[in-house]
Amino acid sequence: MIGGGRIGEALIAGLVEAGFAPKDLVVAEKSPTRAAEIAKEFGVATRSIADSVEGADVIVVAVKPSDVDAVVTQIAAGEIDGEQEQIIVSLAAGIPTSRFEPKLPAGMAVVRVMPNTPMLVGEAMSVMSPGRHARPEHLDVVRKILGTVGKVAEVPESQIDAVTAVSGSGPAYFFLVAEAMIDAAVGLGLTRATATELVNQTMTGAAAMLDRSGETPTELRAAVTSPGGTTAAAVSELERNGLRAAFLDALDAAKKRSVDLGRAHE
Ligand SMILES: NC(=O)C1=CN([C@@H]2O[C@H](COP(=O)(O)OP(=O)(O)OC[C@H]3O[C@@H](n4cnc5c(N)ncnc54)[C@H](O)[C@@H]3O)[C@@H](O)[C@H]2O)C=CC1
Ligand SMILES: O=C(O)[C@@H]1CCC=N1
Repeated sequence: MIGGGRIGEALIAGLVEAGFAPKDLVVAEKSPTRAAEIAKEFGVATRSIADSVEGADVIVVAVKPSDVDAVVTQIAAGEIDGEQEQIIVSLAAGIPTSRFEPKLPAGMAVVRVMPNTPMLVGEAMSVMSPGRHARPEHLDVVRKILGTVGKVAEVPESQIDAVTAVSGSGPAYFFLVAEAMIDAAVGLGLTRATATELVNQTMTGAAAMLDRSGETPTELRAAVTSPGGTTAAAVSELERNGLRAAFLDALDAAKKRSVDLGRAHE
């Protein structure tokens, strides 16, 4: 694992929680303080990039998009070998697999993945796209690893910027809605503690219904909305204030930003 920041930590935490042996995980993290925190928390070894990549089955790149090029150069300078079937998994938003491939040994498999932070609790939505040398058996390995920390889907790389806007950034939209509901509840006179408890459990319960009821969001919403009732009054205000348009614009902006991140760091 190269980069032990928020998403790197989430994957390590998820893998350890899922029963991966810490001795099979090695982290290369630039910040010594951060490296020490990760080593202490999860009992994993921390090494330089060169030492981490040698003999690794899977090399996960979990640094910011702007740091990817420097990291790939360091990986390429290490003891890696396309014939060992080592797999590079990039979690970096926006960076295409074609930016990795020319710098690596010929034929080395690169898989681009967009995960999300619910990985921390084993509920990730991870979406993978194969680079030009990634074969089904490489994808099976990546699917197996990511499958220990949540659900895994596959799309062609042409769709992964859209995926980034939906499931990669998606948890933040959800938390923002929770924050907004809590603030509104405080505005109605509830204490912040009560408001937070009510909103958190409402979100948790609603998410469980999405997961388990087999019904669509539209059906579930209809079941809460009594004719002429309170929900209809609230939903009509959300629509009047442009909730749908806001999401259209927001996801479009996230997708464009993902494309731009790839271009900005060329
Ligand atoms: N945070 C999220 O929800 C998601 C993030 N991502 C992607 O994951 C990547 C990492 O994001 P975050 O974890 O949020 O960022 P972060 O800034 O928390 O973590 C990046 C880590 O990489 C380390 N680093 C930088 N250069 C390094 C180098 N040369 N060698 C070793 N370590 C190095 C930094 O010290 C830092 O700890 C980004 O590319 C982002 O697009 C993808 C999906 C979701
Ligand atoms: O905000 C970002 O750029 C990253 C990618 C998806 C979620 N976090």
